[in-house]
Amino acid sequence: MSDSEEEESPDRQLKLVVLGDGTTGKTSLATRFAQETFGKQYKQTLGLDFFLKRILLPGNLNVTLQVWDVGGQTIGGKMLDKYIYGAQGILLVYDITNGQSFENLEDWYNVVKKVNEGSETQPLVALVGNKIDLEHIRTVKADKHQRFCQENNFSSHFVSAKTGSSCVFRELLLTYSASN
Ligand SMILES: Nc1nc2c(ncn2[C@@H]2O[C@H](COP(=O)(O)OP(=O)(O)OP(=O)(O)O)[C@@H](O)[C@H]2O)c(=O)[nH]1
Repeated sequence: MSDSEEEESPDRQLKLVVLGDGTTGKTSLATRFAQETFGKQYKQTLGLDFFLKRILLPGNLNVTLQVWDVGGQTIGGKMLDKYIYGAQGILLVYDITNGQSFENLEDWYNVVKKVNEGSETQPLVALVGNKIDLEHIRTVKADKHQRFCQENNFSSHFVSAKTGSSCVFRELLLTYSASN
């Protein structure tokens, strides 16, 4: 195939939605991935932030990734279902130093299940324990995290948006491309 033909084929669009309580680091993870930066300052996401990144997957597959970074306050709101709809991947994010943010993922996941009820294809779901740089003040035990993954068939990730250790977005995409 010539270069010009390659340019003509449109990129595959993939939608990843990032869910979880406020201050767990969803925006930080998204900006770390999309822009390779990290900001210490907390700025609450009101409703939704949106990131686009073009990436190349194995097999020379160009993908335009849409990251929907959903504000922690949207739980219980009427827009949440619409944000989740049509996603190929979901990141359920909690802060390993904040037990409540882990417990509340049950509620977030219930919305995901409701939105995808009766749908033929289900999104890949990743459980993301963020702020692993704060391991010394961790309150959510790793075995609780692993149990939640096993019970629901989630992939398991411990990450830090601050240090950039582990990129859950890329890992999720590689899993997706291997199975599609
Ligand atoms: N130490 C540490 N701090 C982090 C990490 N990720 C995010 N933070 C900090 O946690 C705070 C909240 O981060 P955000 O990314 O804004 O959180 P959010 O989940 O998007 O919050 P909402 O917009 O309210 O939903 C900020 O002060 C970040 O700098 C991390 O991996 N390690």
